[in-house]
Amino acid sequence: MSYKILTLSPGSTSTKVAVFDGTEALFRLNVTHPSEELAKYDMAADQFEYRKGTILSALEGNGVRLADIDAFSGYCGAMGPTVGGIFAIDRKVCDHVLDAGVNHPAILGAPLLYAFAREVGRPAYAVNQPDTDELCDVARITGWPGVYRKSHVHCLNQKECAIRCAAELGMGYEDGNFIVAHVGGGLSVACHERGRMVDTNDVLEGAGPFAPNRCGDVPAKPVVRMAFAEGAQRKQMDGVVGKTGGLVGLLGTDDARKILARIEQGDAWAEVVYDAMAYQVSKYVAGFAAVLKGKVDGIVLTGGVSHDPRFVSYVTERVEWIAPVKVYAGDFEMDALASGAIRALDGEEPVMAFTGEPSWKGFSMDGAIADVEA
Ligand SMILES: Nc1ncnc2c1ncn2[C@@H]1O[C@H](COP(=O)(O)OP(=O)(O)O)[C@@H](O)[C@H]1O
Ligand SMILES: CCCC(=O)OP(=O)(O)O
Repeated sequence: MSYKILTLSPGSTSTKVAVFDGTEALFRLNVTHPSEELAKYDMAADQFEYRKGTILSALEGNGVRLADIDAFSGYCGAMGPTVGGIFAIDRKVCDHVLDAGVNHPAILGAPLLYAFAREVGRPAYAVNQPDTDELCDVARITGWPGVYRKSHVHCLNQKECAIRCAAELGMGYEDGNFIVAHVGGGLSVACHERGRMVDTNDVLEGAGPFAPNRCGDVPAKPVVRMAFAEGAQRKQMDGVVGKTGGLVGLLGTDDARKILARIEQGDAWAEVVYDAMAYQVSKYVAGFAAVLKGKVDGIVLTGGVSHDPRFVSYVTERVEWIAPVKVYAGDFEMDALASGAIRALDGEEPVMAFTGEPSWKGFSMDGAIADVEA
């Protein structure tokens, strides 16, 4: 039987929505939200009605009724560390994500899908959610006692692209090592070792290369000084970490296409900033090659910015000595979500109940320092 699946990923700059009939997309939309529009909302949670309207317009515009949908499947942020796989979205998931203190639109994935699913009495699923945690122990340690690295990553697209790269190279995902850079509004570089994402930058907490709308790694001391300066505001500083840093802060937009147009017109500042993002991605990719002891089967560039030949060439020139570089521009989240829902409906993959219990709660060995955030 062929199911109709609605898939959803609320990103920082866009809402991706698609409806599938089996694995064939009936339509796919990537609605870009102007940053001036999103700036009207203080908190990501406040965008619920706005994003819901976007999705309902997409359905109406494509002649699909909610009642036609057999299952809802989405990218659901703020669930906390869990194993990978499929979770049923219920009230507990929604309460948890809205209460998690995360200010990213991905927190709306579960509440939006749950609202739609309840309206028509169908199931909703969270597939390979972005807090999926497969980190190895050494990747978690920082030099700041009590601060640990966490896994917030474009898990769904990261894994889907690594699986596609493995297939292109004639091997299984679990049989190879891959480094994937997803460069969208946020930016994750992850190290996939034989089917597990053993290391990644944390895309929400200010780590890794800077992104179109995030600051990434920064030297700690200037930030401490700023945080204690007169008039410093937590909200403004949090914003630079997750929303207004990176290209937005440096160039006033997170739209790489607009920046490329400025570079074309001779804007030298735009050029050095944009190239710096590619430079930092290259450094992360090469760093993960060391983690994998040089045994890298493939490097993948994906996400919206990987449509840009300038970005792709810059990174490729610096990392292709490590392994072949494959470019899967855009993302494959929608296909991965639809396939996950179909596996769930057919009983081919178990659907887990979300307990709210984190799969990583800190180190338990003698002398280990507790996580300040636990
Ligand atoms: N053809 C393109 N060339 C260059 N950049 C692009 C292109 N298409 C999209 N982008 C850039 O990709 C980024 C958004 O990527 P996307 O993966 O859609 O992000 P998100 O899911 O975080 O909203 C933006 O900076 C956008 O300008
Ligand atoms: C892991 C959180 C998802 C995320 O950062 O997505 P965007 O890059 O679309 O903002």
